[in-house]
Amino acid sequence: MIDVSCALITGHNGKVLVAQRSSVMRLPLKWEFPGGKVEPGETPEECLLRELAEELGVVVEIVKAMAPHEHAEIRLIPFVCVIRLGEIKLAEHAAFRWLGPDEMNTVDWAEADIPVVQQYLDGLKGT
Ligand SMILES: Nc1nc2c([nH]c(=O)n2[C@H]2C[C@H](O)[C@@H](COP(=O)(O)OP(=O)(O)OP(=O)(O)O)O2)c(=O)[nH]1
Repeated sequence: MIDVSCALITGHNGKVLVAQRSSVMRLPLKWEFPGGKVEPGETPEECLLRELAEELGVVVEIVKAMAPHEHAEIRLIPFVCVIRLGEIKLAEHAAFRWLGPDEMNTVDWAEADIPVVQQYLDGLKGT
């Protein structure tokens, strides 16, 4: 099983940042929550901070851990985050968008992310 940390970065009136994988990445042009593989000796949280600095050029604060989801060989470990420092500059992704809850279904998600999107939307209903 490969652990992959990913971020639901919230901001802009409760919207969430989603990023599109580039045409040269695996899962080309699919939309995902930014993040990446947890490296040996690293916690999922440390991984997330590293990946978001590398991929987006921002420092985030982790607000909350969500439940992990397994899909094929990937265990996706999602965290709700907010940006504390920097502005989004894409190093690897093709594009990013801020999506409100009612817009979450408008992008072509990587399959592993669909339960994470659902979990996020379910959590909003409870608040
Ligand atoms: N980061 C991220 N990866 C995801 C998501 N959903 C999903 O299926 N994946 C898959 C795509 C990749 O096979 C794997 C993460 O690899 P990656 O390419 O984004 O991360 P990385 O920078 O650590 O990878 P690498 O190039 O160093 O091998 O998980 C998601 O929401 N976020």
